[in-house]
Amino acid sequence: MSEAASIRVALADSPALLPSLAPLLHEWLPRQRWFAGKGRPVTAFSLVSATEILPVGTGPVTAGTGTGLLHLLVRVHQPATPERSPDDCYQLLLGVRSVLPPRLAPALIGRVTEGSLTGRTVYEALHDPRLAELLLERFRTPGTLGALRFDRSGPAIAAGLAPRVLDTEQSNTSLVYGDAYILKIFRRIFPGTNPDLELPLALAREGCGRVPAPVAWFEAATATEPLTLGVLQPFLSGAQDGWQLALRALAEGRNFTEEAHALGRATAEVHTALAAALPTPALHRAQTEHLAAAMVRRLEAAAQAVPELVPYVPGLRTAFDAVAALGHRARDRAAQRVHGDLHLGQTLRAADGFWSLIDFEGEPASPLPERRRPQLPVRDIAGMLRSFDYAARSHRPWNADWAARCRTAYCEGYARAAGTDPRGEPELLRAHETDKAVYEVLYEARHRPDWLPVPMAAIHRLAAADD
Ligand SMILES: Nc1ncnc2c1ncn2[C@@H]1O[C@H](COP(=O)(O)OP(=O)(O)O)[C@@H](O)[C@H]1O
Ligand SMILES: O=P(O)(O)O[C@H]1O[C@H](CO)[C@@H](O[C@H]2O[C@H](CO)[C@@H](O)[C@H](O)[C@H]2O)[C@H](O)[C@H]1O
Repeated sequence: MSEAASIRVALADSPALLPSLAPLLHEWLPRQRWFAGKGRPVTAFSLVSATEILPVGTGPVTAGTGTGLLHLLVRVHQPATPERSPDDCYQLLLGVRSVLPPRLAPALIGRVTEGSLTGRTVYEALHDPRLAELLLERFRTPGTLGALRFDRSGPAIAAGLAPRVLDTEQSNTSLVYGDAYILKIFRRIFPGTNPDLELPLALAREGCGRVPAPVAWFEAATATEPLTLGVLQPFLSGAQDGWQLALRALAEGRNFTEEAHALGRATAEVHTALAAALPTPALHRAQTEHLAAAMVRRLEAAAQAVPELVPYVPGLRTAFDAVAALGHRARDRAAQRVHGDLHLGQTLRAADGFWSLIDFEGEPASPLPERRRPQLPVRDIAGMLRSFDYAARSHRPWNADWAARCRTAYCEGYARAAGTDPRGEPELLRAHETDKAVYEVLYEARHRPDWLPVPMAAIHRLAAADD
C-alpha cells in the first residue's frame, strides 16, 4: 500500500505509540475473527495513521487520567504466500483508560508496559458505549479530524441512541444505534473507495429502494484516493436474513420457492439500477476469453492451497474452456457493476416480505480494483444459486430437490424483472457457479474447515457435469 505512506500521521508523538501497543497487538490481533492473516506469523507492525478522537494523554498515570479514543490504521507485516500479500492494513479503534471498569473486562486488549502509554489499559473502544456514542457524534457534525474525514448525506442523524455491537460472525465489526442505524467499521482497509459505500450511494441516487442508503461515512485522506473506513446506514429493524429463513424452511420441511422468486426479482432490480447508474462496458470476445483464463488461474491457485481440489481440476476446467470457446462464436455482452459476493446471508426480509440486499463489499479476499471491476450479472446469480445448495447441504438429510426448486424459482423471478433468463446462457452460468464453488473451497479451508465438505460436494458434481 504505497499511498498509505502519504496519510498524515495526526498524533504528535505517534512514533512512541507503536512500542507501547505492538506487544499487545501481537497477542490480540491474530485472534480476531476479521483478521485475514491467520496461520502466518506476524513479523512486525507499522503505523499508517494515528488520530486521537478523544485525547489519550501520555506521561505518568494519575488518579484523574480519563478515557481516550485512539483511531489507528496499522500495517501488519507477514510472510507473503503465492495468493496473499505480505502486509495488510487494519483499522483499530482503541479505548485507553488508567483503570478498566469490570463491565468492560471482555473488551480488554491488555495493559501497556512500555513506551508512551505505560501503565494504561487498552481495550476495544466499540464495546464502550460512551466511546461508541462519541463516534456517532462525529457523524452528526461532519468534518475533518486528523487523518479522518466524516461526511453525511440526507437528513440530520438522530442523537443519543444507545449503541450495541452486533455479535454475528462478520468480516468487519458492526454497531447498531438504538435500532435506527447500523455502522459498519471495515477492518481490513484497502486503497480506494469501498464498493460497500460506492454502490449503495449509486443505487440511492438511482432511486433503488432495495439497498439501505448510506446516511454517513468516514474515510482516511490520502494524497491520491480516500480509504473508506466505515458506513452508517438505516437499520432494518425486525428484518430477518435469508440464510436463517432458508434454514428454518428446510427444518420445517417447507419449500422456499416464493422467497427465492422474490429474491430473484430483488436481484434483477438491483442489477438494472446498477447498470443505469454506472458504466456498462462491452465485454468483447477477447475479454470473454480473459474471463475464462482468470477462472482457470483462480482454480489453479486454489488447488495449490487446498490439495483436496487437485483430482477435480481437469473436470472443472471444462466449464471454463466452454466459456473460452464461447468467445469465438458469441455476441458481445455488457459488463456492469454487481454485488460481487451475493448469498442468502446478504439478504434481509422485512416483516412485510420486502427483500433488501446488503454488504456490497464483494469477496473480502480479492483486491479492491478487482472487486470494483464491471462483471457479468450472472456472477451474482451463480452466488445465490450456490447459496441454495449450501443451505440444502447443511441440512440433514440432504434435500437436493429443495435446492433445485429454489433455483428454478429464483431464475424465474430474475427473468420476470430483468427480461433475461440466466439459464439462457448455460455455459456462463455453469462457469460462474464453478468459479464460486472454487472460491468457497478456499474460503472454507481458510476460515471454517468444518464446512469444507459443503463446497466440495458441489465440486464433485460440477467436475462430473461435462455438458
Ligand atoms: N441495514 C441493516 N439492517 C439490519 N441488519 C443489518 C443491516 N446491515 C447489516 N445487517 C446485519 O449485520 C450483519 C453483518 O453485516 P454485513 O454487511 O454482512 O457485514 P460483514 O461484511 O462484516 O460480513 C448481517 O448479517 C445482517 O444481519
Ligand atoms: O458474508 P461475507 O462477506 O463475510 O462472505 C464470506 O462469508 C460467507 C459465510 O459467512 C461465505 O458464504 C458461504 O457460506 C454461506 C453460509 O454460511 C452460504 O450461504 C454462501 O453461499 C457461501 O458462499 C462467503 O462465500 C464469504 O465470501
